[in-house]
Amino acid sequence: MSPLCDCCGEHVNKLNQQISVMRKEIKNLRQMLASAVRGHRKHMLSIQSAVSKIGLCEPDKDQTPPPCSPAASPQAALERGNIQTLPIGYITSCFSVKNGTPRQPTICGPSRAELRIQQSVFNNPEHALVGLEQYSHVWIIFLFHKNGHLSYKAKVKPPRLNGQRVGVYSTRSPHRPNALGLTLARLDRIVGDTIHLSNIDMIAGTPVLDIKPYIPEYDNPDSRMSSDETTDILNLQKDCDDQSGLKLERSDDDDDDDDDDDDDDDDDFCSFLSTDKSEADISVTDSSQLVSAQFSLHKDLNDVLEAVEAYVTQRDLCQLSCAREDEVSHSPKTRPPDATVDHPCYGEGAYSTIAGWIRQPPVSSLEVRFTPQAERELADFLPTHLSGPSERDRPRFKFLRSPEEAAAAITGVLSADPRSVYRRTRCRDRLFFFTLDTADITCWFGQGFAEVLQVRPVEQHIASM
Ligand SMILES: C[S@@+](CC[C@H](N)C(=O)[O-])C[C@H]1O[C@@H](n2cnc3c(N)ncnc32)[C@H](O)[C@@H]1O
Repeated sequence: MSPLCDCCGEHVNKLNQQISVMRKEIKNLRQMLASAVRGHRKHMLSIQSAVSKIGLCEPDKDQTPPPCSPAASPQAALERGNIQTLPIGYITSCFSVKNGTPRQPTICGPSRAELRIQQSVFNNPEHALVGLEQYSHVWIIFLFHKNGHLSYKAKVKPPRLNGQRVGVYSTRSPHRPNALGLTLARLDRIVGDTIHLSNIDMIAGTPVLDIKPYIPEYDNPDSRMSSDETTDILNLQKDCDDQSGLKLERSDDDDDDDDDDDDDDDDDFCSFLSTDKSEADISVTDSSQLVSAQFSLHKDLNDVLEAVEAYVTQRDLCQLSCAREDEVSHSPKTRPPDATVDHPCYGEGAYSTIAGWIRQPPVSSLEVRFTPQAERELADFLPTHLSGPSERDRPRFKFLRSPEEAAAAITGVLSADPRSVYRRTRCRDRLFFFTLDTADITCWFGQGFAEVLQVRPVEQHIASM
């Protein structure tokens, strides 16, 4: 090798000096890390982040740091989508190597594993598992730590496709940009800080990043209502409203309810008189006539909802029984509420069970209604695809296809009561604001209902139209 010129030699010397200073710093930090008290996750995270800062390139000040750049703080890293992963535990399983390990959890029911939650994550790991025993299945999110290399390709050849290539995101290939695996495992039992699992496809030593309960209502599309179905139900409700000929009376009085500090608003039928968000003015009329009207409206709605529910249940049952074998085995059937027989551990007869509070939560869902003004404002929004010179001044949705779909979305959000527990139980201010697509929604909450008061275009969208 030819000797270096003076200028380059100097550079190399300087770099060597810097490297030895950095090595010392890394050594110190490693010692600090080793002596950090077990279980003090915060200490570990900041030390790890400091270690990772040294030894990596300095970000260019004028540019957004590339994804591999060290972040200034764990929060900043999170904002960029970078996290320092901290496995919550490591799998001990009946499979020690990749070869022969099931390619998916449903292939081999008796494939068992244990996962012990680490004390370095929680001081009392068993506390983190309280309530999980009520579920029969859990999602395990893990790292393919034995991928061998971190390279990945946009197209892969899944073994079952016999050599054909498809996009990596249409497969469950371990070789993907973030090497994350997702398995729906059966939860057999929990003993202290250890979860016993079966139906797994992970090898021993697999670092687990997260566990989440499997909830068919959230995770299985068969249990969900499509937006069309939701819109249909809304239309049914609307028909029912129209047929009953009932309209909530709106008071034109300018009653000042500033002193309405009473939390018990059972009989509140309010109308929104001011159009200005900041000066929202709710007036209250208390009328027994309206109470009985409301009651019979409820009754009609209930009839309709019961009929719809019966239809949906019947359809779900039919879909389940007609589902192809592999679909059934991929998503455990929801256990009928009245099933008394013990369910099999695996195979086609396996049922899933979930915590009772998911199906019957202590927080009941709310009736959602719109003031006529809100209905008019919503109807003014144009669906994404409609355009024309005369429509230029009208607000336009970006994602929602129609005002009906928007009404269904607003109803969905509000009926599930989106308020925080603090807002729901302690806050006097009953007004609530949120943004959906290009609309700013203002509503208020009463006992058992939410009423949409205003649907206005979001400011920035008006400006850009
Ligand atoms: C096709 S992947 C599917 C895993 C998961 N169900 C998913 O969809 O993300 C399953 C295969 O990954 C391999 N595997 C399991 N654990 C691994 C690990 N920790 N590191 C690398 N490969 C692993 C095994 O060969 C197993 O057959």
